[in-house]
Amino acid sequence: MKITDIQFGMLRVPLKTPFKTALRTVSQVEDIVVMMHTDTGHVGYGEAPATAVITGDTHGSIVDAIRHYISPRLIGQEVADLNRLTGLIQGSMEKNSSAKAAVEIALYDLWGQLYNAPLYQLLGGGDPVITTDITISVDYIDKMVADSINAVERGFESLKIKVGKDIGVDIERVKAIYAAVEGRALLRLDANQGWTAKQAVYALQTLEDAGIKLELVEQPVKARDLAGMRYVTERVHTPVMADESVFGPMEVIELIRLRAADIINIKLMKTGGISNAVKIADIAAMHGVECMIGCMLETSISVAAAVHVAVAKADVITKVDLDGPSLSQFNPVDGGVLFNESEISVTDAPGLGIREIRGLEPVSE
Ligand SMILES: C[C@H](N)C(=O)N[C@H](CCC(=O)O)C(=O)O
Ligand SMILES: [Mg+2]
Repeated sequence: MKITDIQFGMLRVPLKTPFKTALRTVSQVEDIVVMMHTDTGHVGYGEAPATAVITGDTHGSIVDAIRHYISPRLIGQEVADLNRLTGLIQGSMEKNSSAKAAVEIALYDLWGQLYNAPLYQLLGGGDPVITTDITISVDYIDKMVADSINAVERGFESLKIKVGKDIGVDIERVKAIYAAVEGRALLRLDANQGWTAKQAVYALQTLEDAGIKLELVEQPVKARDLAGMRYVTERVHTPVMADESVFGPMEVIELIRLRAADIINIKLMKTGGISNAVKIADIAAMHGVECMIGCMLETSISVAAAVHVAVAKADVITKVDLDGPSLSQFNPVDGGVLFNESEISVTDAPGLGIREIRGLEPVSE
């Protein structure tokens, strides 16, 4: 099975409610879809969102990186040479992690199709069902409480509460949500870099002193502030998770060496795809560090790839934040992974199992 062409589409899916974090507000998923064609007629699918505020990727940069740097290295290559090809993708240029991720996901999809096996089995197998949390956007307190109750009624047992705006209001947000859902859902906080280290310690100690038990706090301080991450980790009982601070395996090694966080959030759009995600999971497992697998605003194309990784690496990926499809108004994918609110299951279809993507728009030349 040889790669013959890589084509693009634009996929737009409105969200059920605007997605609001300390970094941005978005009302629809707007992602580049990659279709990797082969001489056997098989097609592999991948996807990349333009999360410029986190990865630096834009729609234009994703298409340009794939078209001019990644694709020329892959055309004519055998899918069976997976490890060599992921090396070519990762070595094609600096950064551009979302572009690399989209291409790697399509390549792994084909690799599964080549061996007629679902991707998770080729990655090591595992229990085919996982459970995700759902994100509660940062907003007025009443709205966040209503959204949290609604999520619990939909069956979500873990809520990822976005904070990182005003420290005083953030504390009130968490107190109000905790009071509304106590005993029915665990709370994870994600400040998306919005606090200083001292603010984070103040907020978390205030919540701890009030008897509020949090599952974890994600990226309390600026991505590059590893000293700040460590400062917070050393001073609070709540486990601290690194998200924007870690993209690839080298950053994970440094974070673990510095003991700057307790948990690592692996996202394919930061790692540049599946090969580095697996490496990070293995490094973390060797050090006894737990991981979450997360997503950006992605549909069930690239989230499916993350699900397969989560299933195969469940020994170390103990937490799941793959709620892109649950936040979206509809699923544009036919086939693939099954998303049923908090419950996600892989099927035994080869690769990612995607049969068709509806509503793809052309990407301009
Ligand atoms: C969608 C997911 N639950 C999530 O919250 N991801 C964010 C970043 C996503 C974005 O801004 O597109 C995160 O974990 O920081
Ligand atoms: Mg995060």
